[in-house]
Amino acid sequence: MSSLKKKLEEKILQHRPRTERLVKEYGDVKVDEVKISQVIGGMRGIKCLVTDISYLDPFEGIRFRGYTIPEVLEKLPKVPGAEMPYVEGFLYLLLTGDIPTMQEVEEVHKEFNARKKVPQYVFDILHAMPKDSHPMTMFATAIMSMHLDSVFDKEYRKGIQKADYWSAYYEDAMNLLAKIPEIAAHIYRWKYKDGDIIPSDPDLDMGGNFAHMMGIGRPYDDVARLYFILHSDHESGNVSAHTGHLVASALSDIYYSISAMLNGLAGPLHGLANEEVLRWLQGVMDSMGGKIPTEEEMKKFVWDTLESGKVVPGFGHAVLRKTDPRYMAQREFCLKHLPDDPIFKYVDLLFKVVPPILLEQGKAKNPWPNVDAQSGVIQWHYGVREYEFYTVLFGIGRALGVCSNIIWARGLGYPIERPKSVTTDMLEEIAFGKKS
Ligand SMILES: CC(=O)SCCNC(=O)CCNC(=O)[C@H](O)C(C)(C)COP(=O)(O)OP(=O)(O)OC[C@H]1O[C@@H](n2cnc3c(N)ncnc32)[C@H](O)[C@@H]1OP(=O)(O)O
Ligand SMILES: O=C([O-])CC(=O)C(=O)O
Repeated sequence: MSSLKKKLEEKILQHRPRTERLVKEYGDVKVDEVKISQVIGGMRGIKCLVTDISYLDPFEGIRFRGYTIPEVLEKLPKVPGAEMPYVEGFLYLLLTGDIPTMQEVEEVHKEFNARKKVPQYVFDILHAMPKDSHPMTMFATAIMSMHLDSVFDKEYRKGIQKADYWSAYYEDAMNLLAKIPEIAAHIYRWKYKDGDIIPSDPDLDMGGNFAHMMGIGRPYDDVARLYFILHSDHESGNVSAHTGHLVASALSDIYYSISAMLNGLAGPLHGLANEEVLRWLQGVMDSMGGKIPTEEEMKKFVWDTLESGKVVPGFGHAVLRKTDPRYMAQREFCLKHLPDDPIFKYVDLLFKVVPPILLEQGKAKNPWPNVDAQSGVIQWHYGVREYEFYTVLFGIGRALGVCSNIIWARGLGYPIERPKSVTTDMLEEIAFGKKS
């Protein structure tokens, strides 16, 4: 057993009595009340999920295992010669709650190397798809196809005990995470670079190897590390994390679950917003003939978008009530590495112009930018201008968090998810006693 898996087993066994005690001794204690507006309104704010991997405070933003983004970037072992930490070390933190030593990071790297060969059938499936398929369709399809090799599926058929499910999910998750950077880079080079595929380099870390397979030089390796870490997890209620959790709760294996979560991430109100931001900016730039608009001109574009019934992509949030710290982390990167990039200037202008307009319009509960407003500009700067691809990058990161959550959910024996629905008649009766 790898040292990561051993540590995880210890942590899961230590944690189980806490969960069991809460259910057995305190199962009837109320956590929340549910209002009609929440039943109809996307369950917003209802506390009905549990995870220890990350927590989202509306005003502070995300903490991973209790650490803020600056703390994570500072405390995790760094790749020699780079600014950013190892993604492998970050996964160790998500899974165990502990900051790994350099040796523990190297062991995760070795574990990934041993698992990273992508089966040929995955590439065959990708090559058989229409080349103009959206990269998210390709990515989700490639991942789902690997159900064929699921360890959990085989163990389940053999009659594995419930207490050991997590171990088979761990095997599948590590097999998947080791492969997805190559699958994603393959989709990129196949679709957009005439199929000129760059083979993986086993000496490089996950972020470095991804940059290498994308064919982009430094500091794109650090961009990849930062990007995967920032996008990994956002507590459990967001569409992708919740979908992954829900699907896995039926004991669908990691391949089905991650493919499903990617399908949720591919929606324009969720992960696809990063693609939408660049598409929208492109429209603004085209109509300005490439020149940076004045503040007044930008305001007009924003109002035109709102008046045409569309949302301003990259702004607003279901939980956050201030600027997303993931936005700020990427903004700092931009200020350091690409302060003069014309698209960064556009994004910066939007930061100034959009929140007061959304406040004036008075609909959005949060007028501030989210992670998606700032991520595309960095990709664009380093040459990844095919903005359809951006959500795939988000998906690699999100897979780290969702896999970690699913392994823990099986470790703690969470049951199949099945909330209750009611009819409109029933709600009316609860509200004002009307009988149909
Ligand atoms: C990684 C991520 O998923 S981060 C989010 C990425 N998505 C985007 O950036 C898309 C733009 N933003 C939005 O559509 C929303 O803010 C969401 C989907 C993120 C959150 O949705 P909600 O929790 O329902 O937001 P909220 O309660 O503030 O919505 C109230 C109203 O404001 C509108 N609103 C919210 N944000 C925006 C926005 N950026 N532009 C215009 N209108 C907005 C909503 O559409 C809604 O309008 P309606 O009453 O006519 O339906
Ligand atoms: O938390 C949310 O609802 C959306 C989001 O920012 C994410 O999933 O990263």
